[in-house]
Amino acid sequence: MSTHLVWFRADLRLHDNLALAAACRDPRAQVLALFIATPQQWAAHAMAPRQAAYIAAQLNALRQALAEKNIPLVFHEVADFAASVEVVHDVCQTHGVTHLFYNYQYEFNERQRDAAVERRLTNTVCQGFDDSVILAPGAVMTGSQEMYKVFTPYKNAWLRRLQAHMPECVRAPERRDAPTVTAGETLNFTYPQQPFDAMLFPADEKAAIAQLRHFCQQQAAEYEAQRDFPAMEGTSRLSACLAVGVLSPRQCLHRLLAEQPEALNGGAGSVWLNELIWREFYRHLLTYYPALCKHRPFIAWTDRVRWNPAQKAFIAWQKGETGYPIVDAAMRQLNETGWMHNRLRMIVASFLVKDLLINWREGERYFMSQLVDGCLAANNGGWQWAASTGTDAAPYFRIFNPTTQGERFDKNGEFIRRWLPELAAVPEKAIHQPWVWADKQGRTLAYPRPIVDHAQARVATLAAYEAAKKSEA
Ligand SMILES: Cc1cc2nc3c(=O)[nH]c(=O)nc-3n(C[C@H](O)[C@H](O)[C@H](O)COP(=O)(O)OP(=O)(O)OC[C@H]3O[C@@H](n4cnc5c(N)ncnc54)[C@H](O)[C@@H]3O)c2cc1C
Repeated sequence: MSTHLVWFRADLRLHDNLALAAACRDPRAQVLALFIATPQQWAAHAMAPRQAAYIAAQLNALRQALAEKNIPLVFHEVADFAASVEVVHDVCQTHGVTHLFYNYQYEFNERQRDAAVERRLTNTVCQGFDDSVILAPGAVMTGSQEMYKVFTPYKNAWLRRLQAHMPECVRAPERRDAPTVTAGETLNFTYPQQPFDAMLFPADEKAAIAQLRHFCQQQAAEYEAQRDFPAMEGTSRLSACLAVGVLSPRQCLHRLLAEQPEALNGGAGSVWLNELIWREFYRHLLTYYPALCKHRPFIAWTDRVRWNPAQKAFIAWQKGETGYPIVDAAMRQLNETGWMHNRLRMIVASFLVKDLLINWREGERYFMSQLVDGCLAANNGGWQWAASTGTDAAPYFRIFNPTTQGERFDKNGEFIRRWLPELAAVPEKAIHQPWVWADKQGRTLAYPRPIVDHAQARVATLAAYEAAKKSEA
């Protein structure tokens, strides 16, 4: 009899899980599941304690759901990836595993680990799947078989490819004809954990599917009009589910097309589809350019920018005490919930890099340490976009003005007031420059003055980037 082992990593779900479905295809096979926590590895990547708590919750829900299918989940905790290779080997030996099934992860260390596992398992057939993307890396290439470096042509090619090869979702496995499995005690790992808000991030697969359905039915058509305004609930808030694999992007695609059939033709819902394609773009890039995983910039000369080592300013940014209300409200949202609206991610990233001239890698790491949806590809892509070091990034001379960004995207200061109670007394029209108002009134505020003058910072940043660019010649 064959014994199939499904190694779960960032794919904590039953539905549309390619590795799980393949492992369960033969009804006679015995099926086991495995999850390995690697706290030391997670710490090296500054994984947020909120994300660790999210993974723990999803893992327990998955274990219960697997038990209902009579699939036992084996859990181990080891320090790092090197040790996890040995665990997989030992589990295969102990249980006489004939076939190992897993879904690919595209980050450099993860790929090295998987290659090591495949080398180590000489008596086990190993099969990997492109599960965390709609189209596999390598499926969307230029005519000369290169990875696209610019998003729009990539997107057009991606859509053409999708229409020619629409991937279907696979079903959750049937209950297996095997001894009854009980889920057992709650699993946990030693990594620090911080509670996440289950109202904001679906606590299990069922809740995630319900949230996806609700968004696609009720909100996707309005997404284009609402997505840039952080005071509105205009986006799906599914990023944490997608990051740890409680939902697959194929489920998102098919639910969107079921509710908004014109999304593929540029109609209602197409802007949301665009975001799913950005997600794929960054994942494909990471696979094609593994140096991105080592935080190398895409544009080499930007590595010569002389960054400001200012620790005080960096801490003020982290705490949301820069004196720029939109930046501070955003950072407090991040610190308190583990999530930040996309428009605000762009604003605070631009502020850190282009107003404070602090190395984008510091911001990238800080985001990872806080985000419940932290994901290397999207986070690195977002930071390199904002810092103008990435492929198809904002040009280096494009510098957001944090005051006018606030005025445009949080006109009445509704979002700012939600996160900065110390500005409660400031009238609506003054909310984006509270100190200008306070000085005129002869008042003091329990809120910092701007830590940097935007106009001066802009000039200094342009000079720093231009000096780096010139030194290339
Ligand atoms: C500096 C910076 C850092 C970021 N870090 C992360 C990160 O660590 N993890 C993460 O998932 N996203 C990251 N993003 C992308 C984006 O901000 C979030 O995906 C989005 O805000 C999540 O909210 P949502 O689920 O409501 O998104 P929606 O607007 O509903 O979008 C749907 C899904 O598409 C994907 N998506 C949306 N926008 C992007 C994008 N620009 N790039 C890649 N994928 C996208 C996400 O999976 C998201 O859940 C970052 C963006 C910036 C500018």
